[in-house]
Amino acid sequence: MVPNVLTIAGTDPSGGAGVQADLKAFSAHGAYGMSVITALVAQTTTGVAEVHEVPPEFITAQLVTLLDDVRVDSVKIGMLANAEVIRAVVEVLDRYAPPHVVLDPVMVAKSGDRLLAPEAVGALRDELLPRVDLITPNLPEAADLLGEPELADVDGMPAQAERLAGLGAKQVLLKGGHLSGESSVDLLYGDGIAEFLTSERVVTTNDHGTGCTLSAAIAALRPQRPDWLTAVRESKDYLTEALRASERLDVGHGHGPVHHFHHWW
Ligand SMILES: Nc1ncnc2c1ncn2[C@@H]1O[C@H](COP(=O)(O)OP(=O)(O)O)[C@@H](O)[C@H]1O
Ligand SMILES: Cc1ncc(COP(=O)(O)O)c(N)n1
Repeated sequence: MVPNVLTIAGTDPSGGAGVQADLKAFSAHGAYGMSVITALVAQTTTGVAEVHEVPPEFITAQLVTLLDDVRVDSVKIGMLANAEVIRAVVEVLDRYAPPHVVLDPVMVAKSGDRLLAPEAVGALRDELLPRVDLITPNLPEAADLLGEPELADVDGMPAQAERLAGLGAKQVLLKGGHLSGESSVDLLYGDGIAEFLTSERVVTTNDHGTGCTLSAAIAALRPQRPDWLTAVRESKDYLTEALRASERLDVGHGHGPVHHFHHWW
């Protein structure tokens, strides 16, 4: 069965992150992709120029129209922009209770530009986080959600994942991509397991959208796999290979970092 997978996220015209990247990752993992837009973003891998927020009632309209008509087998939530959008999504989750909801708590792009209003972090933590099945914070996002300093090494990850679970997340994938060293280590925590997933750290600058692609692949695979650990393990392997492939790309001269690892799809 080909799962119907929904992404609720912002746009990225360069195709490397956001809704555009999610739909590519869904297709690459045998899923039928659908999408609701939370914000129109003028950006490339080098930064965010402008954000046009979609009115929350129109996000509700997009979601209700779709969910009244189509079966949804899993959901990936990315950029939400502000607290009103978060509340609109929460109401729909309570009303339709879709299975396998993955929340990628997008707050700041790699370029340093904010994608979630600072005053909305509380709503994401207190109102949305307890309603999702898996949250996939990177280390800056985990620190923001807990109001604590960013971790500087892998050793602190199990305790921090436990604190995130304490906020109500059923499963936590704490991502260690922002650390350095020859491995890129993540921790899957929840349902009685605390499992480190380690890959080679690929030397690349083409890492725009890594988090989006990972969480989208997980959402696509979860309905096709027996458990989260299997879906997460396979998604991480896929992402690592995508990063390696981006280094073999012959994009010629004059291309900026926009030609990042999605290009090889
Ligand atoms: N250079 C890299 N080589 C291999 N894996 C990486 C690299 N950078 C990040 N990752 C992996 O990509 C995923 C996204 O991690 P991270 O970059 O921390 O999240 P985000 O993109 O949300 O900031 C994680 O699985 C992480 O381990
Ligand atoms: C719409 C949207 N969603 C998510 C990200 C995060 O991607 P990254 O952390 O690689 O900048 C982004 N840049 N744009």
